[in-house]
Amino acid sequence: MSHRILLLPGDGIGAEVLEAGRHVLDQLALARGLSINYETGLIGGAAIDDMGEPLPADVLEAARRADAVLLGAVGGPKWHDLPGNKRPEVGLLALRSALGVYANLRPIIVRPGAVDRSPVKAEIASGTDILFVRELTGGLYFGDKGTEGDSAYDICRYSRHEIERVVRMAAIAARQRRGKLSLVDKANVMETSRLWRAVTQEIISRDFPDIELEILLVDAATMHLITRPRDFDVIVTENLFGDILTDEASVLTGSIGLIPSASLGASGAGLYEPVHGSAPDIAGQGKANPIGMIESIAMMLDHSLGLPTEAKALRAAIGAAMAQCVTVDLGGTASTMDMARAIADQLDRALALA
Ligand SMILES: NC(=O)c1ccc[n+]([C@@H]2O[C@H](COP(=O)([O-])OP(=O)(O)OC[C@H]3O[C@@H](n4cnc5c(N)ncnc54)[C@H](O)[C@@H]3O)[C@@H](O)[C@H]2O)c1
Ligand SMILES: CC(C)[C@H](C(=O)O)[C@@H](O)C(=O)O
Ligand SMILES: [Mg+2]
Repeated sequence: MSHRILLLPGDGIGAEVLEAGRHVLDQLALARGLSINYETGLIGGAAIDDMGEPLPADVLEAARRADAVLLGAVGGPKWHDLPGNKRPEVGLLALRSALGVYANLRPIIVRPGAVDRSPVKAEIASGTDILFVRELTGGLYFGDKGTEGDSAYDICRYSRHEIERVVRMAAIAARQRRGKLSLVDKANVMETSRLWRAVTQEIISRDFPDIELEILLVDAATMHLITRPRDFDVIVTENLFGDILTDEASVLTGSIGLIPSASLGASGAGLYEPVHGSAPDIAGQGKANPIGMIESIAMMLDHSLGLPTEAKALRAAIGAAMAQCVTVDLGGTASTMDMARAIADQLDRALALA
């Protein structure tokens, strides 16, 4: 069986980390005799420059045909002055929406051997293992938006259905982990948050009575994340809060360059991308940490390609390589491709043990 993967490098360091990921995936395919059929497409600023739009129709078609989409990052200063609906980021949002990938899984794990990379005290950061389930296709990102004279508006709207499906996915994940779900909202102010809270309480008490539900307001949650990260298991939250909280939580690990994501829907292709952006400040210098991308590939092996043993081996190879090779964001000197090669070098051993 051949796996169909669409590669979307995008902009800035997106292409660099995707090249590194491809290097590791090719090595894995060779070691395991996997057949992978790659297509490559343009998205974001690169697509605007070449085709005049951030998500060309043929790229969306290729995404729909694929088993999985691997995306680098989009955006950059070159396109900042375009109108809101023509920016590179619109291509990414349109892709998420068209694929129906409503649940964005973002694991934040402080590996035992990497606690000293965290700027947070070791006794607080160690043992952190949080799975964020961020709602990805609703809320403020997709509501009506516009300008009226001197004013501007973005509408935040959520339906019961949109909340229910993502909360269910988060609760199922919690059941497979440590059995705790934290809902982060702003129900003291926002009507949408009050609906999130009511729907979540109803689903958990009716269908997941074995799950412990904790509810936090988002402002306080930003503190609890940094002061007691080990207390969290699965965190479910709306689109915008999930965007902000996962960048914050990445700090616990030492670098946003380490954090992967998987975006899943009811069916069809999964979308896999590191949580970071195009990092214009380091683009073109070989300094980007590719681990967020390579961990995203491990999530793809699990969720879209049905290869859990290979996923486990890849994670083990990443752990072993991190002990020897340190990228610039974590205080070392290894380049993006040095890190990719170090991980690829560990693969055979990790596969033999997996
Ligand atoms: N998924 C995406 O495509 C995505 C995500 C976030 C931001 N963006 C876009 O990226 C552009 C830049 O945004 P930003 O600067 O706010 O966020 P960013 O995530 O690109 O960078 C923030 C900081 O983290 C560093 N960083 C990010 N990834 C890194 C990596 N892999 N290794 C080492 N260091 C890394 C950068 O050098 C920078 O200092 C914007 O146009 C934004 O819209 C895209
Ligand atoms: C680029 C932007 C649209 C995107 C988001 O806000 O979802 C990014 O910040 C992310 O976290 O994937
Ligand atoms: Mg973000």
